[in-house]
Amino acid sequence: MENKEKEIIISLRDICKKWDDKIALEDINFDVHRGDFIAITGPNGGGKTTLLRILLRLLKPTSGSVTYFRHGKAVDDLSIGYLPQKNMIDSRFPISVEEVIASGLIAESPGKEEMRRRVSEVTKLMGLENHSSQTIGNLSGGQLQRALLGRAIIARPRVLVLDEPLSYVDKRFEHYIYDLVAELSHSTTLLLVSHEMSTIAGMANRHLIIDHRLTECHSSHHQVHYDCDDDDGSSM
Ligand SMILES: Nc1ncnc2c1ncn2[C@@H]1O[C@H](COP(=O)(O)OP(=O)(O)OP(=O)(O)O)[C@@H](O)[C@H]1O
Repeated sequence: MENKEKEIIISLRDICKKWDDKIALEDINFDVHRGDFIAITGPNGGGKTTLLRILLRLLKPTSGSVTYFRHGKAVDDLSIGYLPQKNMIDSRFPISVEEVIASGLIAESPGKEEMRRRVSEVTKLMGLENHSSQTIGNLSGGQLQRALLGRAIIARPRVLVLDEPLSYVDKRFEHYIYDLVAELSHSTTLLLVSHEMSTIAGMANRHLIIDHRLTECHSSHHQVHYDCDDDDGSSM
C-alpha cells in the first residue's frame, strides 16, 4: 500500500524512556500518517511495547512529547483501539466473551439494540459465536486473544494498535487474522508489532525496527525481513 495521504495524525518527538537508570527508548522521532500500516519489529526487550504504550498515552515518557492531530490541528484525544501483548484481564474474572467485546464500546455507549447488533457482528467475525456466553476463564489463549481483538476493533477506531496479535492464536486462525488485518488496513491506520514479519511486512507500507532507538527501513519487504532476522536471530 503506497502512502498517498500525508496527513499526520500522531507525532512523537524526542521520546526517551528510562526505567531507573536503564534506557528503554532513546531519541525516538516519528510521525504516523493517516492510512499508514506500520509494521514494527525488533529484539526482545528492545522497547516495542513501551513505545506503543507511550504512543497510546498509557505511559509517560521520561522526556519528549506525543501529539494527536485531527485535520492538521492538535487535539486531546484520538480514537485508538488497542490489543495489548499480554492480556490485562484476569481470566478468573467472571466476564463473558460478549461482555469483553462489548467493553470496547464503553466510550461510545450506543443504544441497547445497536450494541447487541454490533457485538453479535464482531463475535461472528472473530469466529466466537459458539462461545459468546462462555466466561473467559474457560477459553483457550487463542480464543481469548480473538475476543480481545474484537474488543479493540468494535468501536471502528481511527487507529488500531496491535501488539503481537498472533500470540496464542493457533495455525488454523493465523490466516484468518492476517486476512482480517489486511481488510482493516483499508479503512484504519494500523500499527502492528510482530516477531513474525514474513507475511506482515508484505502488507505494511512502513517498517520500523525498535532496538531502544528507532530505525525506519526503506528497503524492500524481503530486505526488511532479512535485516530484522539479522537483528536478533533468537527472537524472530
Ligand atoms: N514496568 C517496567 N519496569 C521496569 N522495566 C521495564 C518495565 N516495562 C518494561 N521494562 C523494560 O524496558 C525494556 C523494554 O521492554 P519492552 O517490553 O518495551 O520491550 P519489547 O520490545 O516489547 O520486548 P518483547 O519483544 O520481549 O515483547 C526491557 O528492558 C524491559 O525489561
